[in-house]
Amino acid sequence: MILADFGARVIRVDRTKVAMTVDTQARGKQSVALNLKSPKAVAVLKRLCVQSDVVLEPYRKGVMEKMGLGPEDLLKENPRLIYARLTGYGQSGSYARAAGHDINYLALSGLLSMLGRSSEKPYAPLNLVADFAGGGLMCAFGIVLALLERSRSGQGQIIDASMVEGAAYVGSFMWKSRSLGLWNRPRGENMLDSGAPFYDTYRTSDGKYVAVGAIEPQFYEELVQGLGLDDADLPSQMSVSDWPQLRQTFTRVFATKTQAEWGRIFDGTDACVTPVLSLDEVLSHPHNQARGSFFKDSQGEISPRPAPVLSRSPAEACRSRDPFIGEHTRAVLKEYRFEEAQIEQLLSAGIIECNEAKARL
Ligand SMILES: CCCCCCCCCCCC[C@H](C)C(=O)SCCNC(=O)CCNC(=O)[C@H](O)C(C)(C)COP(=O)(O)OP(=O)(O)OC[C@H]1O[C@@H](n2cnc3c(N)ncnc32)[C@H](O)[C@@H]1OP(=O)(O)O
Repeated sequence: MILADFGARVIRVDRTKVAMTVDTQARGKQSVALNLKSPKAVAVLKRLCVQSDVVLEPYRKGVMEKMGLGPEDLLKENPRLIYARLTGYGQSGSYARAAGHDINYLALSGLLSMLGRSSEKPYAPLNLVADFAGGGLMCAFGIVLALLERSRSGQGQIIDASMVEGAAYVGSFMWKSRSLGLWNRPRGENMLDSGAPFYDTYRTSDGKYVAVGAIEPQFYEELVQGLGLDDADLPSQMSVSDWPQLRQTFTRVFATKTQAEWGRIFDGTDACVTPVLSLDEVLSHPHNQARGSFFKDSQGEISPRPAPVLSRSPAEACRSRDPFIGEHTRAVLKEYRFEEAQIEQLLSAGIIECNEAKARL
């Protein structure tokens, strides 16, 4: 989706006979439906792949090779091809063929052990870190790097994008900041993992929440001031043994006003206090509104605007509906110089599926 947002033409290869798609990241993509259990469909896919700049495959290790669509086969026919393989555990190692999901990859990356509140078990923050940050985003980054390199060398290459490694790499700070003593204490008791009272969320009187990130002393001072507290009555900010008591004080005070009331006190200060917005509230927040950070598509669905914003060539997210499965099969095959008769033959044999009629409804 990111690559499509930023101008790539992306063709998603779908299965046939599927009632509905679960690809919620289909924005701007085209859909071609092929029954890859048929060698004829594999031959169609091979023809599409070798004429493309990039192939992105998300299957378990060995699936593409079994179909004769492994990187060796495709790169032989198109040495400029960039062949990206997005998996959980990578293409080698004892877990390479094992099933898994975000939480498993996050666990193996080491990062899951650090996530969670004090005295609680590790907690996976949705499926953001391995699936999306370490997986999809890192893979897209790898593709862009390989395209850049190809513009110099003229050669394609294989990208082995492991979500375990991608997540760990995104988390490099955790390893490289250990020397600062940032992670010396148990999970949930350090400065940035909800251990510090000045880096946490607080419930407000209307049942909403605010986020507090007042690390530097000058910002912390503004926090204390905004809360109407007197520094002289409080323990020192960095006195770790006093953090539980300080948290109690902050909890009590934050619970006396609504989120909006705290907004009026802290907006425009450097106290680093912000409302915790829901996915539905982001659109109407004045800051987000001013920047156009979120938009509504033609279906009325709210989405984040593609980031970052490039000055000359900003991404233009497609605003029309996602493709139906097989909506573009015929058009794409024609473009790749399949004869009309050939397409009809594949269609009647159930090897491909076209859903243009449904698309026009
Ligand atoms: C009730 C359910 C509702 C569901 C609602 C949807 C909700 C969405 C929620 C999203 C949650 C996301 C979660 C948290 C995640 O972490 S997603 C990340 C999952 N992991 C990965 O993607 C890592 C890489 N992939 C894998 O490891 C594996 O693909 C997998 C995810 C474990 C799934 O394994 P498995 O189902 O056995 O498939 P694979 O071994 O990859 O083999 C795929 C088989 O499908 C076939 N195939 C492919 N395309 C076609 C086609 N067009 N037509 C016909 N067949 C097709 C392949 O040929 C292959 O077949 P075979 O080799 O098994 O015979």
